[in-house]
Amino acid sequence: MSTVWPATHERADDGAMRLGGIDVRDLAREHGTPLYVVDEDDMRSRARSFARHFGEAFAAHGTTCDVYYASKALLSSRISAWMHEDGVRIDVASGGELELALRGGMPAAHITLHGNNKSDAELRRALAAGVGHIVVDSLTEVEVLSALAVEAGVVAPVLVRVTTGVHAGGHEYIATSHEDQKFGLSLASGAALGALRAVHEAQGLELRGIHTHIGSQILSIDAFRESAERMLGLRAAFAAESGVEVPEVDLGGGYAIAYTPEAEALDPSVAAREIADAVAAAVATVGGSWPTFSIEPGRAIAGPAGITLYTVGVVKHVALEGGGDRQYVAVDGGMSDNPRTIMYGAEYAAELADRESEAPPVLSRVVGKHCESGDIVVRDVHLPADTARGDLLAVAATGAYGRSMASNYNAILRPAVVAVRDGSSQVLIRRDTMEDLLGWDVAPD
Ligand SMILES: Cc1ncc(COP(=O)(O)O)c(C=O)c1O
Ligand SMILES: N[C@@H](CCCC[NH3+])C(=O)O
Repeated sequence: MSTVWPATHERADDGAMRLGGIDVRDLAREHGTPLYVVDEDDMRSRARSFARHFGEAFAAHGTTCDVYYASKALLSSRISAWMHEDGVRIDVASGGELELALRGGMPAAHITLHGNNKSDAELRRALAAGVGHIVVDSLTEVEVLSALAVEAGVVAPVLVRVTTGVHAGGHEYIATSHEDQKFGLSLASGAALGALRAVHEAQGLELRGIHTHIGSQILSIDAFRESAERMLGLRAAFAAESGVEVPEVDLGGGYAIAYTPEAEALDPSVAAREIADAVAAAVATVGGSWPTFSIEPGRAIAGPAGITLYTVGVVKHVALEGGGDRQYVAVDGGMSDNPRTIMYGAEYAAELADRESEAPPVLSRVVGKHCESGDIVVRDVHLPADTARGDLLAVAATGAYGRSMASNYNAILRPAVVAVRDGSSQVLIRRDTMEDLLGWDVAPD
């Protein structure tokens, strides 16, 4: 069984859940619900653990492995500052993420910019800021970036995004290295090699290396091994024709976390050692010099460190066709703060948070308050039969891709994100207000 709750999760004597030394009832009173709560020590120790384990495992082979936090999982300027303090860099996938990372004091040289369709403005801003890497995703982008770099009088450090063809990850929408999708340049078709040539020859671009990201929620080390081998093969093929061994290889993110107690997580210390050993074997087979490496975990840093706290509203019992019934527990949020259940069929664990109950656990479904029957937060979970209006409910492992994918569907206000640590809480992202909502609207004259 995996632990799905953040490291400082505990139950007080009266049964209430506590996180970061704070009673969740106090968090709900002070900040309102729904509320994303991040266990700061947990998130930061996960970041440091990736940096240490991957650093040490690759150092054992005489090279380096930098860790970039995939900020699409959850970003605020303070999180950027945490990552910098903890020795982790950041990858961003838009101009907005870039601004937040910079605002938190992440050195531009420690930022990688991704995206399959970056705008000229985003590329110009990245060049002006002096980001450490821009990952080109198409030949069009090679041309555009080259022109913009020449215009700005700078040299852009470039990685080429490669589609290795390794199938990994869960849902189709989170797998990213099969051929038939929008990201990257295909290794199999020769497009990746062509892009390496194009970058190498382009003015204003410095070819630093190759990048791949094979998907998310990956448990199989074999998938990472296979992708590393294919990437090193591509590097060798380019070296054979050009005489240039690109110095850097970025293997992307995708380290699985456990969303439910039955699920497994990938242990970073095991992953680090096994991936480093696999890379060593591949370098030995292919020959040539060692590149430096980087990885980009997102979910594995933020996900398990966060929970969502909801207030229960309506509880209904609905008869099931085959007999029995299901308890529907409607909470004050839903698909607007967690679209992952409806998008990917994601599974979650949930518990009553304001108290523990002696009542028997019954088959339940946690639903939101949106006008949508698919508005499900937790499809199947056992909750006490006395779950009632006013109770607090906590959903585990929502630190990643919750707030960052939240929407204002049904003109709902997106919840705040607060960090808890040593008995105090700090707002990282404030809750939307009705003034925000009315402010976005252009009222009739
Ligand atoms: C390029 C890139 N790097 C890193 C990540 C992070 O993935 P995960 O959160 O699964 O580690 C993603 C998102 O899937 C990505 O697209
Ligand atoms: N947002 C996705 C993962 C990101 C995929 C990006 N390549 C999730 O919640 O699982």
